[in-house]
Amino acid sequence: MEQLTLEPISKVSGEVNVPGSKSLSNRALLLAALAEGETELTNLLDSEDIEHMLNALTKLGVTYSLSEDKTRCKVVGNGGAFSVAEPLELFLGNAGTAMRPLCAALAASKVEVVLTGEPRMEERPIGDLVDALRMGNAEIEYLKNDGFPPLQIKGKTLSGGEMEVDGSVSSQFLTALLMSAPLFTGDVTIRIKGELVSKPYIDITLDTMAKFGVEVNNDNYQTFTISAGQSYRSPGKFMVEGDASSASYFLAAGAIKGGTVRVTGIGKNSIQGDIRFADVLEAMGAKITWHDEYVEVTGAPLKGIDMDMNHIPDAAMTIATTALFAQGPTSITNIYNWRVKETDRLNAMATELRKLGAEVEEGHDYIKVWPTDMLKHAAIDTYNDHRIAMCFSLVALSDTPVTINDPGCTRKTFPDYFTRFATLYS
Ligand SMILES: O=C(O)C1=C[C@@H](OP(=O)(O)O)[C@@H](O)[C@H](O)C1
Ligand SMILES: C=C(OP(=O)(O)O)C(=O)O
Repeated sequence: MEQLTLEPISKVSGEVNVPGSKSLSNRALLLAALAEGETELTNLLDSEDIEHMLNALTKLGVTYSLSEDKTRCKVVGNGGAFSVAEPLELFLGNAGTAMRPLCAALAASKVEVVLTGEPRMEERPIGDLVDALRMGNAEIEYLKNDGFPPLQIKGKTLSGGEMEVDGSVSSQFLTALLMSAPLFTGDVTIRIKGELVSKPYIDITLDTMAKFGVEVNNDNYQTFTISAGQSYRSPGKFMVEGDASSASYFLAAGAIKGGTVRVTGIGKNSIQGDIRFADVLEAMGAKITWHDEYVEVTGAPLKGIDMDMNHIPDAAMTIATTALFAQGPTSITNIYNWRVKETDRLNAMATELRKLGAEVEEGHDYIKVWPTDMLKHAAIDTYNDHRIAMCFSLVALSDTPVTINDPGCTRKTFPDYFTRFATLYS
């Protein structure tokens, strides 16, 4: 197994650009494929999760051309649902933003398809989405375990109507229903059961749908209505914002050991909820300045915080390692769904933080981290989870080196993460 050891970094400063947003790239690709007209996507993310979406679109008969660096893509829209005569199998790796939205869109298309993924994908729940789609008459069967991929979908024309979805495990189920709604022939009403988690991702979905010409009536994030007769239309060009979750590692580095770090590619008007990560750093003591095209952070002594981070589940992992540099303990609460992502992140983060000598309390839906003056050099297991590899790189901002096992797992969303991180200190 490949390992990467980062030697202690005494100071970070300078400018770093983040690649395109995973959430926006996969949403825009799917909607461009379903739209009428040709869409030119720019600043597309070039990473594994996006490759899975692109490969699926190829098999679904969508025509597109990618630039050599894979950040520009011209997609020829289908002008509606997919239609493929022969049965297909689509492998979607561990990309939630491909598996969930494609499941819904294919249930409403003329296709017979099996959706598969990596072994971990077979442990990531999808039952709440399948239940909702079945209320709309979709034909979806589980090929192994009930409630989990792989799935067999016999797509057909669906008429819509009322659906209810549990929002307490993943917002991606609602995103999937919303994005597929214009493929249904009638009005669609989606009611949320339980607490809707990761809410800001729904804003990304609604904003992207609006850019492709579809309006959703959002009644307080409880009931969503999409009236019949709407269909996706290409906006012509679609610029993907930089990834706010990817920005979190550089912003945290600046907060811990800045100097001033400027992160470009995202700015104060970002639609991504994870941009609010910068507010958390500010609450911990960092100085943040907001600009249209970038965010700047200047380091200052940090203090621990106690915060509900349900709205920023991905960037919250970066707070768990930033906590090692704060005065006093940090509690990150209301993050049960860390357990159903790339790995059981609550357990994995607690285990790896303890290897460094930190005291950690792991609860059902929270983690509490006490910093230590005596950080130990450890080899961090990454569990094939890109975010564990990236957030533990921050440990090198102490006086102790850190070794990251399988650093290549960042390929899911940020293949050249370690190269870009190095530009801030070398
Ligand atoms: O819709 C999206 O683009 C995402 C939603 C979030 O998932 P959950 O809604 O499952 O928390 C997030 O963790 C994931 O990385 C991307
Ligand atoms: C949870 C994540 O990914 P996915 O889109 O596969 O859910 C993530 O990127 O942290």
